[in-house]
Amino acid sequence: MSVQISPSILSADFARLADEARAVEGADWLHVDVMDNHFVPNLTLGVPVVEALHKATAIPLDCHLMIEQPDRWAPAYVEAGAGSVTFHAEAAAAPVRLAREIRAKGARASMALRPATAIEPYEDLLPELDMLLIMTVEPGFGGQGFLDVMLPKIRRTRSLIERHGLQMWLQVDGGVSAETIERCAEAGADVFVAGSAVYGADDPAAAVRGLRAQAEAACAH
Ligand SMILES: O=C(CO)[C@H](O)[C@H](O)COP(=O)(O)O
Ligand SMILES: [Fe+2]
Repeated sequence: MSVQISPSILSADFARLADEARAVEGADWLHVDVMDNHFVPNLTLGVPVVEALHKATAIPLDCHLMIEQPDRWAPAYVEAGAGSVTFHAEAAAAPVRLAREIRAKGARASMALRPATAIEPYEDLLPELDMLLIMTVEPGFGGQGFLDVMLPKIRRTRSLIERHGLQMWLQVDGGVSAETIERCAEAGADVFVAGSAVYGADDPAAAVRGLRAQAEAACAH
């Protein structure tokens, strides 16, 4: 699967979201961090903002739900226009049923793991998913340092995907930058979320191009 770069609008100017989406033209997806102040200690945005963003940009929206009760709320994000919807394994009551519902409604189904959550208990669920997200920071805030202790989990997950012969994305989120993206790609990730490394740059579109070049070179090894 080819490299996908998904800039996170968590690090963008929330008063100018449509302009900020246009500022990363050339990105594959736009990562939208939904936080409910319960699953994580931060509050961001919800369904109406996703709906508005969907109308304002042609870039597919990659919604990362850091919320409790995703079984109840995730389908609304598909209806709002999300291209992919990621729920957290730690929060989902019935992950297989939820993944099937997201797919049936027409979006990619994805499941995220916090840093302390192992992949192995979820091995049998992988065929139900289009993407697995490995958090490389504790979810809740942008601009944190990359947890390089997550690299073995990325490698183990890539091995499981290959062992099962699955076509699915492996996304990394948190602290992904020019300094860390190559290690993520070498470990087996192919979808890269970057917030501060893109929106903190003078030229966000150039930052996307730079990250893509680095990831493609490292993936080819
Ligand atoms: O899910 C997230 C935090 O919970 C964000 O997507 C992530 O932190 C992106 O920001 P940065 O690249 O600055 O780490
Ligand atoms: Fe995220």
